[in-house]
Amino acid sequence: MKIREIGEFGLIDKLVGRLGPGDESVVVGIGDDAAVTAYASGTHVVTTTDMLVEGVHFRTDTIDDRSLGYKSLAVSISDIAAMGARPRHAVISLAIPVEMDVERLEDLYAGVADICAEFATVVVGGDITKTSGPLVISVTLLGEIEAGRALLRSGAKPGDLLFVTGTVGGSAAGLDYLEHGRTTAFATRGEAEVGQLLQFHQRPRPQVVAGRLLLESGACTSLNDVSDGLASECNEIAKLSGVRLELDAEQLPLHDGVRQYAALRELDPVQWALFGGEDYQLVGTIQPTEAQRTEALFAKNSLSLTVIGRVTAEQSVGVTLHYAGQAHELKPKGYNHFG
Ligand SMILES: Nc1ncnc2c1ncn2[C@@H]1O[C@H](COP(=O)(O)OP(=O)(O)OP(=O)(O)O)[C@@H](O)[C@H]1O
Ligand SMILES: Cc1ncc(C[n+]2csc(CCOP(=O)(O)O)c2C)c(N)n1
Ligand SMILES: [Mg+2]
Ligand SMILES: [Mg+2]
Ligand SMILES: [Mg+2]
Repeated sequence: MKIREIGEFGLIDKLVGRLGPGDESVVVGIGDDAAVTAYASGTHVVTTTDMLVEGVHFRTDTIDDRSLGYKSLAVSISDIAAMGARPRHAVISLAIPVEMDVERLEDLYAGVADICAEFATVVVGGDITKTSGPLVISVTLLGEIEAGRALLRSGAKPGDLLFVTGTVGGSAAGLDYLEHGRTTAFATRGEAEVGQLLQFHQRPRPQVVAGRLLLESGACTSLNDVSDGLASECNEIAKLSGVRLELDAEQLPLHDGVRQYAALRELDPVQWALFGGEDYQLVGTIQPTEAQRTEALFAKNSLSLTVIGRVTAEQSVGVTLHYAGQAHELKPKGYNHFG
């Protein structure tokens, strides 16, 4: 069905119909000039926004519409997680190519509903316009955090350990598979193995629980999420904290399937972890005395936290990469829209 058959308001009704119910925090939801939301006293509101543009962040041959809906929210939920906060309310703006089918947008919203249910997030509004350009999805997300407790990029101190959650490099591996891997021997692997690679790229799971555990630990001194790649993210922490980070490439947590796929492509998966981006894991620093206890706390929650380096000098801002017995300056190279 084309959108002109139902009009702008018919489309809004259909999309909103795909969403789940709200919760008691929504005082005025979709339908009025603006939404009204309530937050517990003693909390601060955390606000983030990110855009996804067809041809830049996705293509119809790299992601299905339902996963795209999921990922559009996941990238913003990840920023909320990187503050140690909980996601609460989202507004979604769409610039839609005129010929796009209504069914595709309904699938997109089914994916939005999936992730909202998973992370207790409610869509409270949005905007729609037509465009002669590509599909653009803009998500603004509000989260909630105990007042004064937000985890920043700026608190790393010499002596702290550098860590990352989960595994890294999987999203770039998944994208590489979509672009080059479908004709390789990896495609004959079981559905689960190929599916895992695709999931890293198409349905990254934002690390909200990890962010909350780090906040509760009281030992996390800086935190960032991995959207552009570890090289870029670690440099942001170094710069804002005024310190030098030492990153040990051999300690990077890489998923087995990612290692195997990289070997088959004769590529180095460490490059995906450092420069690929879109893993939406959390990278940060932690007081050394608390690292083991926090690792155990993560394990108890079926999550992982891996120490990948340490913070050394104050003033000497930057990141040193230790790899194959050599030390290099790790430049903030990674995904850069105008780089
Ligand atoms: N157009 C803009 N106007 C005002 N502030 C902006 C604009 N674009 C980015 N910023 C701000 O710059 C900072 C860095 O933004 P950036 O988008 O790099 O962070 P991020 O969302 O964590 O990374 P990514 O976009 O790779 O997910 C944020 O505080 C963001 O709000
Ligand atoms: C078709 C296609 N080509 C390339 C990429 C890779 N990519 C696009 S944006 C980005 C960084 C995060 O974006 P932002 O900084 O805007 O949050 C990355 C790693 C992709 N996902 N799909
Ligand atoms: Mg951003
Ligand atoms: Mg971020
Ligand atoms: Mg972001």
